[in-house]
Amino acid sequence: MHTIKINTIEQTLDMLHNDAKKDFMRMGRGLMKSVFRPMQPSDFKDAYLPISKEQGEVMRQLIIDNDCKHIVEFGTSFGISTIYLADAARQTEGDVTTTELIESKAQKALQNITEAGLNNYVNILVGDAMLTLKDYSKPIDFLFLDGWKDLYLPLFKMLEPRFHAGTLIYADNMDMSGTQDYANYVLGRSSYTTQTVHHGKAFLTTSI
Ligand SMILES: C[S@@+](CC[C@H](N)C(=O)[O-])C[C@H]1O[C@@H](n2cnc3c(N)ncnc32)[C@H](O)[C@@H]1O
Repeated sequence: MHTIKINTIEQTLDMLHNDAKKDFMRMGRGLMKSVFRPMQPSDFKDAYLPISKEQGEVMRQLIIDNDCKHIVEFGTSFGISTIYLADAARQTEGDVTTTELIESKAQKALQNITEAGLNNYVNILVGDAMLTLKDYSKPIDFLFLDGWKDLYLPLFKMLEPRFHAGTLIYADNMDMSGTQDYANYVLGRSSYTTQTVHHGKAFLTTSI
């Protein structure tokens, strides 16, 4: 039974990572729309924009090794990263709360997470994460930041009261523009230690 579940999870992930390889076509359409105005999340409603398999595996192991129970994700997309987080939550007997602005993406993510057999571990909140996570009340053990970059810092500050010693915060795409204020904040405070991971692409911050 256990083996069947692991196969289902890995097969679903393989299928989704494969499909995501066609993102360059979907992104091309989105980028064309943003030539004359600022980029919007809806320009990429058909694109996964996912983490890599390596990043997913590292996050999954971090959650298991640190016995994280309450996991929060900013930016579900079609659920690739959520499946890694939920598989970890399955093993720590925890839960994942994930947030997606675009309803059609959240629906597809739920389908994918269900196909992986992990829907019992995931709660998807649809809408702007600044609103949907406003009343999140559990202690946060692991926070994954992967939505629009200008919201990393406001969202982090909003959720900060839910952190405790040992909370892990993994922020992806720290090599992209729009992340400097977040970097300045976490690097400038003695209550956090931060290391760069995945060749500088991401920040792994620990609350101390
Ligand atoms: C980089 S993708 C996430 C990829 C996903 N974590 C993965 O690895 O499979 C970013 C997602 O954040 C969503 N997003 C952007 N702004 C948001 C907001 N204010 N609240 C919730 N989701 C948002 C976008 O619609 C997009 O689907």
